[in-house]
Amino acid sequence: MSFSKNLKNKAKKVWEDGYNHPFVQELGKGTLDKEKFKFYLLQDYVYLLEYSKVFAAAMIKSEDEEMLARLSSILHSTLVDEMQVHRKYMQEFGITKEEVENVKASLFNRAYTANMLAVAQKGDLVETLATVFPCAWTYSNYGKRLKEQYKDILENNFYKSWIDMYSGEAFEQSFEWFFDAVDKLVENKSQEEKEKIEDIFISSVEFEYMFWDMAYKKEMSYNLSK
Ligand SMILES: Cc1ncc(CN)c(N)n1
Repeated sequence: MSFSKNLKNKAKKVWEDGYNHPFVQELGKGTLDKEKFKFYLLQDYVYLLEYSKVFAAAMIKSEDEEMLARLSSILHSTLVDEMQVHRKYMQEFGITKEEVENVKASLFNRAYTANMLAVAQKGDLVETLATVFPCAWTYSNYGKRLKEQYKDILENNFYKSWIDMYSGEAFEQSFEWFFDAVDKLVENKSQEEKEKIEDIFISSVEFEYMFWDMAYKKEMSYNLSK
Protein backbone atom coordinates (compact mmCIF):
# COMPACT_ATOMS: atom_id res chain seq x y z
CA MET A 1 0.00 0.00 0.00
CA SER A 2 1.35 3.47 -0.86
CA PHE A 3 2.51 5.90 1.83
CA SER A 4 -0.42 8.23 1.17
CA LYS A 5 -3.11 5.51 1.19
CA ASN A 6 -1.65 4.11 4.43
CA LEU A 7 -2.06 7.44 6.24
CA LYS A 8 -5.72 6.58 6.93
CA ASN A 9 -4.61 3.37 8.69
CA LYS A 10 -2.13 5.35 10.80
CA ALA A 11 -5.10 7.40 12.10
CA LYS A 12 -7.57 4.48 12.11
CA LYS A 13 -8.95 4.79 15.65
CA VAL A 14 -9.65 8.54 15.62
CA TRP A 15 -10.86 8.29 12.00
CA GLU A 16 -13.53 5.79 13.05
CA ASP A 17 -14.29 7.70 16.27
CA GLY A 18 -15.03 10.69 14.03
CA TYR A 19 -17.45 8.72 11.85
CA ASN A 20 -19.17 7.34 14.95
CA HIS A 21 -19.42 10.74 16.64
CA PRO A 22 -23.08 11.57 17.46
CA PHE A 23 -22.93 14.74 15.34
CA VAL A 24 -22.02 12.71 12.21
CA GLN A 25 -24.38 9.83 12.95
CA GLU A 26 -27.35 12.08 13.80
CA LEU A 27 -26.67 14.07 10.62
CA GLY A 28 -26.88 10.81 8.68
CA LYS A 29 -30.12 9.82 10.44
CA GLY A 30 -31.58 13.32 9.99
CA THR A 31 -32.14 13.61 13.76
CA LEU A 32 -29.37 16.17 14.48
CA ASP A 33 -30.67 19.18 16.42
CA LYS A 34 -30.87 22.05 13.92
CA GLU A 35 -29.36 24.49 16.43
CA LYS A 36 -26.27 22.25 16.64
CA PHE A 37 -26.07 22.17 12.83
CA LYS A 38 -26.56 25.95 12.61
CA PHE A 39 -23.68 26.42 15.08
CA TYR A 40 -21.55 24.02 12.99
CA LEU A 41 -22.49 25.76 9.74
CA LEU A 42 -21.38 29.20 10.92
CA GLN A 43 -18.17 27.89 12.48
CA ASP A 44 -17.46 25.86 9.37
CA TYR A 45 -17.94 28.90 7.13
CA VAL A 46 -15.26 30.75 9.13
CA TYR A 47 -13.10 27.61 9.15
CA LEU A 48 -13.19 27.34 5.34
CA LEU A 49 -11.94 30.89 4.93
CA GLU A 50 -8.82 30.08 6.98
CA TYR A 51 -8.50 26.56 5.48
CA SER A 52 -8.40 28.02 1.97
CA LYS A 53 -5.37 30.14 2.96
CA VAL A 54 -3.34 26.95 3.54
CA PHE A 55 -3.66 26.16 -0.17
CA ALA A 56 -2.36 29.65 -0.96
CA ALA A 57 0.62 28.98 1.32
CA ALA A 58 1.20 25.63 -0.42
CA MET A 59 1.25 27.40 -3.79
CA ILE A 60 4.18 29.52 -2.65
CA LYS A 61 6.09 26.29 -1.91
CA SER A 62 5.27 24.76 -5.31
CA GLU A 63 7.72 24.54 -8.19
CA ASP A 64 5.71 23.11 -11.08
CA GLU A 65 2.74 24.43 -13.01
CA GLU A 66 0.60 21.32 -12.47
CA MET A 67 0.83 21.60 -8.68
CA LEU A 68 0.10 25.35 -8.83
CA ALA A 69 -2.95 24.69 -11.00
CA ARG A 70 -4.26 21.91 -8.71
CA LEU A 71 -3.85 24.02 -5.58
CA SER A 72 -5.52 26.98 -7.25
CA SER A 73 -8.40 24.72 -8.30
CA ILE A 74 -9.03 23.26 -4.82
CA LEU A 75 -8.76 26.75 -3.30
CA HIS A 76 -11.43 27.93 -5.75
CA SER A 77 -13.70 24.90 -5.25
CA THR A 78 -13.49 25.37 -1.46
CA LEU A 79 -14.60 29.00 -1.56
CA VAL A 80 -17.17 28.63 -4.35
CA ASP A 81 -18.51 25.10 -4.75
CA GLU A 82 -18.18 23.77 -1.19
CA MET A 83 -19.53 26.99 0.32
CA GLN A 84 -22.67 26.74 -1.82
CA VAL A 85 -23.97 24.14 0.65
CA HIS A 86 -23.31 26.49 3.56
CA ARG A 87 -25.03 29.41 1.78
CA LYS A 88 -28.07 27.25 0.94
CA TYR A 89 -28.52 26.16 4.55
CA MET A 90 -27.91 29.68 5.86
CA GLN A 91 -30.67 30.92 3.58
CA GLU A 92 -32.95 28.17 4.87
CA PHE A 93 -32.13 29.20 8.45
CA GLY A 94 -32.76 32.84 7.59
CA ILE A 95 -29.19 33.76 8.53
CA THR A 96 -28.40 37.23 7.13
CA LYS A 97 -25.18 38.24 5.36
CA GLU A 98 -24.47 40.61 8.26
CA GLU A 99 -24.82 37.77 10.78
CA VAL A 100 -22.38 35.68 8.78
CA GLU A 101 -19.87 38.51 8.52
CA ASN A 102 -19.97 38.96 12.29
CA VAL A 103 -19.44 35.30 13.19
CA LYS A 104 -16.60 34.84 15.69
CA ALA A 105 -14.51 31.68 15.37
CA SER A 106 -14.80 29.54 18.50
CA LEU A 107 -11.68 28.99 20.60
CA PHE A 108 -11.29 25.49 19.20
CA ASN A 109 -11.92 26.61 15.61
CA ARG A 110 -9.11 29.15 16.00
CA ALA A 111 -6.82 26.47 17.44
CA TYR A 112 -7.49 24.13 14.51
CA THR A 113 -6.89 26.63 11.75
CA ALA A 114 -3.93 28.18 13.59
CA ASN A 115 -2.31 24.74 13.69
CA MET A 116 -2.76 24.24 9.94
CA LEU A 117 -1.41 27.71 9.16
CA ALA A 118 1.56 27.16 11.50
CA VAL A 119 2.41 23.91 9.70
CA ALA A 120 2.08 25.76 6.38
CA GLN A 121 4.37 28.54 7.62
CA LYS A 122 7.10 26.30 9.06
CA GLY A 123 6.83 23.17 6.92
CA ASP A 124 7.62 22.18 3.34
CA LEU A 125 5.07 21.41 0.61
CA VAL A 126 4.30 17.81 1.59
CA GLU A 127 3.87 18.77 5.28
CA THR A 128 1.48 21.51 4.19
CA LEU A 129 -0.52 19.04 2.09
CA ALA A 130 -0.53 16.57 5.00
CA THR A 131 -2.18 19.09 7.33
CA VAL A 132 -5.16 19.68 4.99
CA PHE A 133 -5.40 16.16 3.48
CA PRO A 134 -7.60 14.74 6.30
CA CYS A 135 -10.04 17.65 6.02
CA ALA A 136 -11.07 16.63 2.53
CA TRP A 137 -10.51 12.89 2.86
CA THR A 138 -12.52 12.37 6.09
CA TYR A 139 -15.43 14.41 4.73
CA SER A 140 -15.53 12.43 1.49
CA ASN A 141 -15.21 9.13 3.37
CA TYR A 142 -17.88 10.04 5.94
CA GLY A 143 -20.23 11.47 3.29
CA LYS A 144 -20.06 8.27 1.19
CA ARG A 145 -20.56 6.03 4.23
CA LEU A 146 -23.53 8.04 5.51
CA LYS A 147 -25.12 8.00 2.05
CA GLU A 148 -24.85 4.19 1.95
CA GLN A 149 -25.65 3.47 5.60
CA TYR A 150 -28.76 5.71 5.65
CA LYS A 151 -29.79 5.45 1.98
CA ASP A 152 -33.33 4.35 2.90
CA ILE A 153 -34.05 7.63 4.73
CA LEU A 154 -31.82 10.00 2.75
CA GLU A 155 -34.62 11.45 0.58
CA ASN A 156 -36.40 13.12 3.51
CA ASN A 157 -33.24 13.96 5.47
CA PHE A 158 -32.89 17.71 6.12
CA TYR A 159 -29.12 17.17 5.81
CA LYS A 160 -29.35 15.51 2.37
CA SER A 161 -27.62 18.42 0.61
CA TRP A 162 -24.65 18.10 2.97
CA ILE A 163 -24.43 14.34 2.42
CA ASP A 164 -24.84 14.68 -1.35
CA MET A 165 -22.10 17.31 -1.49
CA TYR A 166 -19.46 15.39 0.44
CA SER A 167 -20.31 11.95 -0.95
CA GLY A 168 -20.15 13.29 -4.49
CA GLU A 169 -17.61 12.60 -7.24
CA ALA A 170 -16.85 16.30 -7.70
CA PHE A 171 -15.71 16.67 -4.10
CA GLU A 172 -13.59 13.50 -4.32
CA GLN A 173 -12.02 14.67 -7.58
CA SER A 174 -11.10 18.00 -5.94
CA PHE A 175 -8.55 16.26 -3.69
CA GLU A 176 -7.81 12.77 -5.15
CA TRP A 177 -4.61 14.12 -6.75
CA PHE A 178 -3.20 14.41 -3.21
CA PHE A 179 -2.40 10.68 -3.17
CA ASP A 180 0.06 10.73 -6.05
CA ALA A 181 1.40 14.16 -5.08
CA VAL A 182 2.19 13.07 -1.50
CA ASP A 183 3.73 9.77 -2.65
CA LYS A 184 5.98 11.60 -5.10
CA LEU A 185 7.02 14.23 -2.55
CA VAL A 186 8.03 11.65 0.10
CA GLU A 187 10.17 9.57 -2.29
CA ASN A 188 13.45 10.97 -0.95
CA LYS A 189 12.32 11.56 2.63
CA SER A 190 13.97 9.76 5.58
CA GLN A 191 11.94 7.51 7.89
CA GLU A 192 12.04 10.27 10.52
CA GLU A 193 10.70 12.85 8.04
CA LYS A 194 7.93 10.44 6.96
CA GLU A 195 6.92 9.92 10.59
CA LYS A 196 6.68 13.69 11.04
CA ILE A 197 4.35 13.86 8.00
CA GLU A 198 2.26 11.04 9.47
CA ASP A 199 2.03 12.92 12.79
CA ILE A 200 0.87 16.08 11.01
CA PHE A 201 -1.82 14.06 9.19
CA ILE A 202 -2.95 12.28 12.39
CA SER A 203 -3.17 15.61 14.25
CA SER A 204 -5.59 16.97 11.66
CA VAL A 205 -7.76 13.84 11.93
CA GLU A 206 -7.83 14.46 15.70
CA PHE A 207 -8.70 18.12 15.12
CA GLU A 208 -11.53 16.96 12.82
CA TYR A 209 -12.93 14.81 15.64
CA MET A 210 -12.75 17.76 18.04
CA PHE A 211 -14.56 19.99 15.51
CA TRP A 212 -17.56 17.61 15.47
CA ASP A 213 -17.45 17.56 19.28
CA MET A 214 -17.25 21.35 19.56
CA ALA A 215 -20.25 21.69 17.20
CA TYR A 216 -22.27 19.05 19.01
CA LYS A 217 -21.73 20.88 22.32
CA LYS A 218 -22.01 24.33 20.64
CA GLU A 219 -18.83 25.30 22.51
CA MET A 220 -17.49 28.80 21.83
CA SER A 221 -14.83 28.55 24.54
CA TYR A 222 -13.72 26.29 27.40
CA ASN A 223 -16.53 25.22 29.68
CA LEU A 224 -16.76 27.90 32.41
CA SER A 225 -18.83 25.62 34.65
CA LYS A 226 -16.01 23.04 34.99
C1 LIG B 1 -13.93 21.40 9.86
C2 LIG B 1 -13.96 20.99 8.39
N1 LIG B 1 -13.10 20.04 7.95
C3 LIG B 1 -13.15 19.69 6.64
C4 LIG B 1 -14.06 20.19 5.76
C5 LIG B 1 -14.09 19.79 4.30
N2 LIG B 1 -13.41 20.74 3.46
C6 LIG B 1 -14.92 21.18 6.27
N3 LIG B 1 -15.86 21.75 5.46
N4 LIG B 1 -14.89 21.55 7.59
